Amino acid sequence: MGHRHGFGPAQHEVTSTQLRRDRLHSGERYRLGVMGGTFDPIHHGHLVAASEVAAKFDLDEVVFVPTGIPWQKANRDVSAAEDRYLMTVIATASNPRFSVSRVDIDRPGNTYTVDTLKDLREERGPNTDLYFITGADAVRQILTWRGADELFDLAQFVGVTRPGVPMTVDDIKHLPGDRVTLLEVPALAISSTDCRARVEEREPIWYLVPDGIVQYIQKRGLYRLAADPDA
Ligand SMILES: Nc1ncnc2c1ncn2[C@@H]1O[C@H](COP(=O)(O)OP(=O)(O)OP(=O)(O)O)[C@@H](O)[C@H]1O
Ligand SMILES: O=C(O)c1ccc[n+]([C@@H]2O[C@H](COP(=O)([O-])O)[C@@H](O)[C@H]2O)c1
Repeated sequence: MGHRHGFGPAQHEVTSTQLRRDRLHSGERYRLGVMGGTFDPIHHGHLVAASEVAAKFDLDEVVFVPTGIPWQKANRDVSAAEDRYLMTVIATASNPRFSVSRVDIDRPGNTYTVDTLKDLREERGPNTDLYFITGADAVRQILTWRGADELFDLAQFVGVTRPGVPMTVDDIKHLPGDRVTLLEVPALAISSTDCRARVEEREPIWYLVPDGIVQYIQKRGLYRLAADPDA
């Protein structure tokens, strides 16, 4: 492994495209983290999870992929894909190794991770290894995902711990051990559900989400009840 850079924002001026080119030219494999989510809204739990996995797995880049139509959330309202996409761009903009992909929101129909991974493989080429980052709640459900038998050939799966979702290796013993890793990340008891409820109740979400996301939600009037006079 060659020289590695820090992963925090504003530590260096190189772009992820340059890093990618350098690594591919040196014949090394490019390590791409894939953080899929509905991001309604994106919050610091997502960002910390991505940053921790990136550091532990020595990733070159993490691409955030907002879902188009999250079929397992069909029983509830989900904000417009463009709002969720823009919030994801705003939240990740300051980190040179974070990027955002439209593959899921531009593909018609329900979003399936098997399609996400195939699209990214095609886009990034054969020298790229994919690491799909997911929370403990989601990792337990992977076998209910479409094309589950193909998923582990396409990517390594990293399940991050999440407050309120106790998880041990026993919980993933039904999954292929060499393709799924559990990682403990600093516990942030934040969920998008809670952020939406707070906005609806006019409670603060400062510091649960990046500042730009607070402002974007306010500007677009997201998560307010239609009956709210200021909505
Ligand atoms: N606080 C957190 N810590 C670790 N992982 C998280 C956290 N919040 C979400 N994740 C993981 O990030 C991925 C995308 O999450 P998602 O966009 O559904 O957010 P969410 O907070 O779980 O949303 P909602 O409350 O609306 O279901 C999922 O794999 C989820 O498990
Ligand atoms: O492929 C599937 O069938 C599938 C089912 C549920 C969730 N996922 C993916 O898991 C990620 C987190 O989903 P969510 O709904 O918790 O935001 C996101 O990338 C989804 O597309 C994928």
